[in-house]
Formats: sequence, structure tokens, C-alpha cells
Amino acid sequence: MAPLMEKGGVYKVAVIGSGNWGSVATKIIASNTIKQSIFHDDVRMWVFEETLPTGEKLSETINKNHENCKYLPGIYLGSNVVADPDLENTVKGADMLVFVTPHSYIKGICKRLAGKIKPEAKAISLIKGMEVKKEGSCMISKLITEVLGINCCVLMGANIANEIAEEKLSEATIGYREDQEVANRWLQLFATPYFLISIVEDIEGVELCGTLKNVVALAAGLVDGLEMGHNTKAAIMRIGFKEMRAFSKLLFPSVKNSTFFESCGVADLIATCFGGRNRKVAEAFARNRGKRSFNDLEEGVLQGQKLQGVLTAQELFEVLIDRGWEDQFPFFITVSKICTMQLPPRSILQCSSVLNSTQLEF
Ligand SMILES: NC(=O)C1=CN([C@@H]2O[C@H](COP(=O)(O)OP(=O)(O)OC[C@H]3O[C@@H](n4cnc5c(N)ncnc54)[C@H](O)[C@@H]3O)[C@@H](O)[C@H]2O)C=CC1
Ligand SMILES: O=C(CO)COP(=O)(O)O
Repeated sequence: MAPLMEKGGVYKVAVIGSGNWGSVATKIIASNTIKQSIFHDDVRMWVFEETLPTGEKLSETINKNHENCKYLPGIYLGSNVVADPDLENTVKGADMLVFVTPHSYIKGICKRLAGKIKPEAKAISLIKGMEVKKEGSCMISKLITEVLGINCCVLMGANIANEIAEEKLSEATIGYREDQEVANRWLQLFATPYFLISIVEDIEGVELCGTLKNVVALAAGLVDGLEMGHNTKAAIMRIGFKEMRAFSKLLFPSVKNSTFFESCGVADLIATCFGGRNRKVAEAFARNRGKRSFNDLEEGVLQGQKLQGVLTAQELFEVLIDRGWEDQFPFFITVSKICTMQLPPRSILQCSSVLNSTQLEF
């Protein structure tokens, strides 16, 4: 296999995205590039530019204070992080591209980048979501590969960004297809003593775990908002986990059972159902008895950060209907109908008994 770069070369890293996780990922990467001679010290981070209430531009304050005061306040990113509002300039000459934006924006970003990146560049997606097209569903890593023509791995896991920002111990999973050498290079870029990473050859399994757990987290938040207690929440998580696995294996028969027991699987499900933003906004939704929409609550509760689960639930609904699988996934169907206010939050409790009675095995 050809080496990723000539020996003695320096890999230049660019991060596309600078939200909550994007900023933490950049901090981790910047702490590693400065220590390891195979990487170029500077890490360029694309900022979707915005003007702060002070009148300053977000990218300018990041470069001045080495802190993302909007999406990750109080955390030093590293003096080798360069915030850049110019997308094309951010990726210029980069050998390693880290994609970490809300999934709804990624297609537009990739289209803008087509033909502007090094042909031999490698990518990794930290994005938890999928794209639904007329021809069927498409994982984000595949979309990146298709539009940019480059290899793309994924990194998913129980990774509540604010906790990793404080360097509290966490694990993550890198998923790859065929080229383990590339996956190892990504591990070198991300691993730290507080961020422990395993590698699995099951890119779809890893990415679907990261994507689908956001829908289960919404259900967990609904249960919290309905004040149903720990047993009900555990039941909802178990049923959701079962549908995650069944759906993943129906969509990609190559998905491995073992992937669900990596950090990207059961661990991320637990972390997100207890500490994530999807859970938080869904709890507020249930407390408001479904009278305020998710969009409305997202704006107020997250202040610029974005939910992935609601859009994913809708995308999942489309796939299930399109494939005629709706009867096999009552939990996913119910969550999506609650999100669009076709069903009240309490229906989450009814759908679990339906599923238990069907006893579907996958
Ligand atoms: N925050 C977390 O704890 C974790 C997040 N993730 C995943 O990382 C991905 C990115 O999430 P975060 O970094 O947390 O972002 P975020 O939700 O904190 O922030 C939203 C980001 O979207 C940007 N944005 C707004 N409008 C835009 C537009 N029109 N075009 C492009 N960008 C726009 C904002 O500038 C901001 O950077 C998501 O897929 C999420 O599921 C994964 C693990 C942990
Ligand atoms: O993916 C996450 C943790 O691994 C974060 O989930 P939320 O987007 O629900 O905060």
C-alpha cells in the first residue's frame, strides 16, 4: 500500500466546523500536532462566521483569545489553532480533513470544496447524522467520499464535548473501510491519555450507532419530561437500542454485532440519553406537553447549537416508509411522529408495549 505521504513529510490538518464538538476536537488535535513531528503544528479551523453581540466577528475573537466564546466558552484551544471564515482557504494544502458540522450543512460544504482539495487528502467525519436521497439513505462518510473523491473514516463515541474539553476520561471508536493505515493515522491525531480510541473495520456500523442514538436520546428526554423514572427510561433505551441494531443490519448486512458494544454503541447511547442536548430539548418538549415545537425550543435551550435527532428521526421515517419497514420499527416511527407533533409525547410509552409484544429478533 502506498504511504500516505513521503517519509519525513508533514501532514497539514484542517477542521471543517467550529461548534461545541468541533472546537473540542480542534483543541485535542492542536495539542497533538504540536507534540508530533509528523504533523504540521498549525491547525486551521473553518468558522461559519457570525457577529457577536459585542459587534466582533467570531473568528477574530477566536484568533485573539484562543477561545471560542460562543460554542465553547472558558476553554483554551491552543495558540496553534487558526480560525478561518474562508472555507476554501481553510482546506488549502491540507492532507487531513476533519468534518464536524451539523449534518444538514455537510452536502453544501462538500459541493463548495469539490475540486479545491488535495486529491490525495484523507477525511474523517465526526458528524452524527445521515442524508436521505430519492435513491435511498446515504451515510455522511459516503457523501464526503462521493462528492470529494477521497477516503473517509468516521469517529464516534460517548463524547459529550464539554466533558472532554475539561479532559475528563472518554473513549471513542474510529470506523474504517479496508485501509487500516489511514485509520491508524487518525488515531495518532486524536488519541490522548484522556481520549482513548479503538479502531474497527465497520464504518457503517460505527456511523449508524452515532446517528441513530440521537433518536433514542429524544425518547429518553421525553420520558424524563413525563417524569416516568429510571425503569421506564431503561426500557425505552433498551427498545431503542434493539431498533438501532435491527435497522443498521437491515440497511447494511455487513454491520457487526460487536460494534454495538464499542464506545460508539452502547456507551454513546447511555451518555447521550443522560447528558446530551437531544435529551435536554426533548425533556423541555414533553414538559410543555408538546405545545412548543422542537425548532422553537432548540433556539431557546441551545442558543445556536444544533439538534441532530429531530431531523434524523424525520429522515429515518422516510427510509422506513420507503422500504416498507414501518411495522418493524414502531419505536422509531413513534419518535418521528412525536417530533412532528402528530402524536403526543405520552405515545412513547404505548409504542414500547407494542414492540415488546411483537418480540422481533434480529
Ligand atoms: N456537541 C457534542 O457533544 C457532540 C457533537 N457531535 C456531533 O458533531 C457535529 C457538530 O456538532 P457541534 O460541533 O456540537 O456543533 P453545534 O451544534 O455546537 O454548533 C452548530 C454549528 O453549526 C454552525 N452553523 C450554523 N449555521 C450554519 C450554516 N448555515 N452552515 C454551516 N454551519 C453552520 C455554527 O456556526 C456552529 O459551529 C454534529 O453532527 C453532532 O452530532 C458528536 C459528538 C459530541
Ligand atoms: O453525540 C453526543 C455525545 O456523544 C452529543 O449528543 P447531543 O447532540 O445530544 O448533545
